[in-house]
Amino acid sequence: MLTVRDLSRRYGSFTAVNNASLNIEPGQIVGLLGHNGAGKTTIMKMLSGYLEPDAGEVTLDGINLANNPKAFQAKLGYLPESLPVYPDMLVADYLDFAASLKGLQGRQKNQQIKQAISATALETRLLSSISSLSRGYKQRVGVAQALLGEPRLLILDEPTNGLDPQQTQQMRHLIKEVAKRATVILSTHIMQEVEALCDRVILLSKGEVQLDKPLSELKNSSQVVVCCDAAPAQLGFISRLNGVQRFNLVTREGEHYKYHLDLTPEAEQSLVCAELVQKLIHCGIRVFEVGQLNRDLETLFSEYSHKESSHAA
Ligand SMILES: Nc1ncnc2c1ncn2[C@@H]1O[C@H](COP(=O)(O)OP(=O)(O)OP(=O)(O)O)[C@@H](O)[C@H]1O
Repeated sequence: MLTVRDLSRRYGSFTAVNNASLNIEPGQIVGLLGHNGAGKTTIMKMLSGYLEPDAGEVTLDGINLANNPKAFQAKLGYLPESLPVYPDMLVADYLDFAASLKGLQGRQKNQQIKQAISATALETRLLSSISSLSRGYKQRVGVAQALLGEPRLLILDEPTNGLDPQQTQQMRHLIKEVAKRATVILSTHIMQEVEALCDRVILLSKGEVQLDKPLSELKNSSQVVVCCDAAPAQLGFISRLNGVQRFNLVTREGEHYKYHLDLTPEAEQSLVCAELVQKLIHCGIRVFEVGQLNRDLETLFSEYSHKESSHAA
């Protein structure tokens, strides 16, 4: 279990992360999302002990990062945003070095290195220097070193960055495997990645946690779409229906008026739809479509971003 309490970090007078708190259970894959500069990398660096917070506390399975960094980092795998920095080293030597840094020795060390090589399919590049590798292979080396020591917490800063579609699939499969025994936090800008991998989504904005929800809940829209042949002036009764917060006309094509209804959090969507249809028909209005509004993640995030900028204005 990872517990983060009131984590903050400033660069000079600029606050990059402000009072971030979260609890993450083992086995969860958590997507850390946000615009460029939202604070994702800063948070990940603090969670991995590479950057000291100005305030706040991080514990993993009860081990406090500030009080016991060695024990904490022994349980951690971290793929930083920038890739391994030892360009002249051979891949095999680099992994051996990284395993020693994690305190692995003897047979256990060899076994861990073998497992990491096999998980990231690096067998054919072991005797290549890191500088000669393609971006995708460098990324695999970064992931391989993160896997050493069977981490309880794996932090991956944009793990599929630079990978081709096949490697991306392999990486996603690998992350799911690791999550069977560890907590995984990954940052990404790719919404398909979130859909394919994450159980939970944390959206950062200007260094603050803006949203923290299970993906299923996030996608479970509390909006209804209705298309009928009535203009807004005829539909005043909709906003008085139980469970409806507001409704907006979104498009009109001829006699097809399309509306979105925002429901209250406790509203039962099917009951609202049933009452709505009954009322519309009772008023002699023709109904072309009624149902849940399905939005993809891209749309959801642009909506949240829009909310952010309208709050800021
Ligand atoms: N070393 C630093 N000195 C000063 N400002 C910094 C430093 N590192 C990051 N920042 C600033 O802190 C903010 C958060 O940066 P961070 O790299 O954490 O964002 P991010 O969400 O990871 O962005 P991206 O998606 O572009 O990688 C940005 O405004 C950035 O310019």
